[in-house]
Amino acid sequence: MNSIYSDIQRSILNNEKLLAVLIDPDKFSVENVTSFFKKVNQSIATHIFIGGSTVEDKVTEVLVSEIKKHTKRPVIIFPGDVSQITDKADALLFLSLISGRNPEYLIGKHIESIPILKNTNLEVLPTGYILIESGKQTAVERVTKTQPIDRSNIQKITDTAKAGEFLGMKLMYLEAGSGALNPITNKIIAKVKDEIQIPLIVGGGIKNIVQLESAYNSGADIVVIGTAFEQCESFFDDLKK
Ligand SMILES: CC(C)=CCC/C(C)=C/CC/C(C)=C/CC/C(C)=C/COP(=O)(O)OP(=O)(O)O
Ligand SMILES: O=P(O)(O)OC[C@@H](O)CO
Ligand SMILES: [Mg+2]
Repeated sequence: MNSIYSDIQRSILNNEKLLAVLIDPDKFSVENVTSFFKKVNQSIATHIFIGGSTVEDKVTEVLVSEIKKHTKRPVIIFPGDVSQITDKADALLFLSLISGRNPEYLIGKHIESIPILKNTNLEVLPTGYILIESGKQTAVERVTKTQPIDRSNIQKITDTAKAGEFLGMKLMYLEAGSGALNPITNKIIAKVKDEIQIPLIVGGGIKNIVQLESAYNSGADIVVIGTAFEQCESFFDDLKK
């Protein structure tokens, strides 16, 4: 069953925009789950993403188990590494970092993950992951030892997204980096949206409703927000259902 992916497709057909709350296990403690998810459940958030560039073993599994007790939103692993895979979640973004040229993050981690994945029921979501330069070096750049694509090189960004779609990827993620100074521009979102048919995820540096709406209006189907909720949970008050 591919229920999470088909739900995403259905939402897009119905013109419904999706919002993923990113939980970074590095920065989120299990004790905080109850109160945080009370706010999530009252908000327009539709999905939970969980992951980080540098997460210790087992931390993700413990946190996902606790989160599953407190929300019906699908929990999707957004892995920086194979060690973050846990079958306590519902799905896995099977990311390939197609803006970079590090074979480990293009195909290596994927092969390494197969013995684990074969023993889970996770819905696997093949996702092109495109890092775009946004004002400062990101954790993803540091960990993967790759360069992001220059934000002014829109042709290269759109060609990269299209190549990912032709390779069969089912989702495309434009990433400015967690805590980015500048979110992905409207122009980049609109051009990529124009080029591809698969659902478009946009994240990094989105901190308020104006930026959220503007990403949606430019063509983002799923927006990911992490840092803004970590820094100020009252942001959920602006996003009540
Ligand atoms: C397919 C499998 C098993 C693994 C994929 C491995 C790949 C290609 C990962 C892409 C590169 C990567 C390191 C992604 C991590 C993305 C992520 C969850 C970022 C969240 O933010 P952080 O980078 O932790 O930001 P902070 O510095 O703010 O903590
Ligand atoms: O933490 P923020 O800046 O919201 O970024 C979300 C996500 O796109 C990072 O991988
Ligand atoms: Mg992190």
